[in-house]
Amino acid sequence: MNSILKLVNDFISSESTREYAKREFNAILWVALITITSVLLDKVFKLFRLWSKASKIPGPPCNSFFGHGNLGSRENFIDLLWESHDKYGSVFKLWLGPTQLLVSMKDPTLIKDMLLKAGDKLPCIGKAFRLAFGRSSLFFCSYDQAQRGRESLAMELDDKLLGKANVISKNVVNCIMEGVDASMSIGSVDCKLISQHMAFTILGTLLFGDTFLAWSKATFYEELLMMIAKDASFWASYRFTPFWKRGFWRYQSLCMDLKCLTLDIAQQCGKNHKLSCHMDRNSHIGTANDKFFSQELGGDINAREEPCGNIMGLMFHGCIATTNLIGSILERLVADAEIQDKIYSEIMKVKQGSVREDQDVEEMLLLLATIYESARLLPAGPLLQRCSLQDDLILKNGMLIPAGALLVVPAQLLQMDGSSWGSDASKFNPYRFLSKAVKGSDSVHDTSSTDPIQCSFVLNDPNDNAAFLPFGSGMRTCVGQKFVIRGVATLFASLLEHYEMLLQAKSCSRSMQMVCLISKAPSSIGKWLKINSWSGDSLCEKKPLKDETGRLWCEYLFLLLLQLFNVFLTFDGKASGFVLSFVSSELMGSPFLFCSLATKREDVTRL
Ligand code: HEM
Repeated sequence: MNSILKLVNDFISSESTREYAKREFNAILWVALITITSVLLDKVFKLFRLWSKASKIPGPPCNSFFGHGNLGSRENFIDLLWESHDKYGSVFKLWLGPTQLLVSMKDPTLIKDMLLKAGDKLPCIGKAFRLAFGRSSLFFCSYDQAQRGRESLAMELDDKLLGKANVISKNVVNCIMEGVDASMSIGSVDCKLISQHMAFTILGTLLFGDTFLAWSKATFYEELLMMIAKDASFWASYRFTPFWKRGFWRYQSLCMDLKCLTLDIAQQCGKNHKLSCHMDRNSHIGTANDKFFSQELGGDINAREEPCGNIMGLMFHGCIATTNLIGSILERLVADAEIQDKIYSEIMKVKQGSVREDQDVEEMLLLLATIYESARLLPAGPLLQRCSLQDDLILKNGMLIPAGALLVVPAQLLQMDGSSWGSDASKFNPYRFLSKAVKGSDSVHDTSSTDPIQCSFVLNDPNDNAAFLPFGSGMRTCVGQKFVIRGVATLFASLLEHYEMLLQAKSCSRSMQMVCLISKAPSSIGKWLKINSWSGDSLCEKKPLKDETGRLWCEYLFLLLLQLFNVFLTFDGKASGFVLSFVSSELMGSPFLFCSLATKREDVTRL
């Protein structure tokens, strides 16, 4: 044993071994140095390539290395984009930072082209969903990863649309109408809450079937989902998940509660489905017999995905966006009694001529046109965003957009732009989506000849106008568009059949708008429901404001260091840097826009 140890000792202390170790160490250092240098050179090369490709896109000159710092406040950022288009043309660029290029587009045909070619979303959008609901395939930033989930959901929804005229069952309509009646007995209800409740019931029954209507925890689920929705983008706006923040862990515990509740309703849904299969082999009440939903609810999904992650994501996006749409329709109808009357006549006419018990919404063209028009004027998602993470994009006009650039479309302004919608672009006119049924006639704009009882119309496809983008377009277009239009139409057909909506006297300001629903049932004439229009009140408690300047400074310095690290070491030409990342939240269905680091986090607009 001693002799072995001596041999080893001699070997280590020998000159040649030390020389060998030194050379090995030097070699390792050289390899590390060459690797780091080549990585850095690659980054620098990509940076120059990005700068040189972007130089061909028109835009304001950028004197600062950190991009256009003075972009104005959040509120007028969209106006700033719009005005810059007048100066620089239909496509222009802005540098948000040395590695972050924003390209804004205004020309509808170029936009359609871009939306067809750019299939990816900013990683931030996927992150908001992942933080709240865990890994899921829908709403993923890269198109390749989202494609499978999108296709299977689209197939399920198409099946539902083909199967029945009414995508939401009579039970759902009855349940919502009961809710409206109950509110009438109390006397007053918030417009936002009633729209939210309607949207929630439609989405809940789409995903969980009629079991959802009898679920005792539905109200709590609704509140929890809205609380999570309110802060989702805020937490996702951190480049590095803020594990050090107590608020983040509170948010995570809410998300955990939501997951437990989702699993609870999913289990009940599964049990009821088995029961209904025993009782009625042909039953098609909802979800669990559909492949997409059964995979989700039954846990038969990719092991890396969160059980029910897609379901929660759909509830989240679908509820918020549908709430906005319903609220927008309510507001338009209240403001335009004439259209409301005409829709009522149309509903009654269709009802009289039909033998069916449910609403034949396909025949209610003015109602459908009203929904399209309300969606056009919907103040949701001011920016539609896309990017192409891997490949450069070449637009129809030959312009090259480098990979990783953040592509934005100021959709809200485009949808009210006179050059695409005519001189009455900012007015509510559902007839722009209708044409007279006579061959060769133009779209109808003269409301004197627009009585649906007297004239016959055809409904134009809203997507024929390239500037119609409330549901997006192209590769990542909204999968639920047709479903939501039909579902909301069914709901409004029943609502308008039974109630008239009026603006209550002395409530002129938008924030104080009161709406009366006057029951058309003879026994209850004179009863009305007050609806407080969009009060904007949050369901969440407001956090007390404390003086946290010291802590914020430390956090700021920490993030600044990470940012420098990010810019100089991890630059890869993708729109993932975080000097200033403006992200539209069309998927969250609300008009908020957030940026990280450069604006105070307290300024993030909430739902
Ligand atoms: C009024 C209601 C809704 C509005 C305004 C709306 C709007 C949108 C918009 C603007 C997008 C992004 C499109 C793009 O980038 O081109 C989107 C995506 C999507 N929407 Fe909706 N949506 C609504 C309801 C729904 C519903 C009810 C569902 C499902 C049942 C749904 C499922 C989806 C899905 C799966 C995506 C694609 C996400 C992705 O590929 O990343 N939406 N929606």
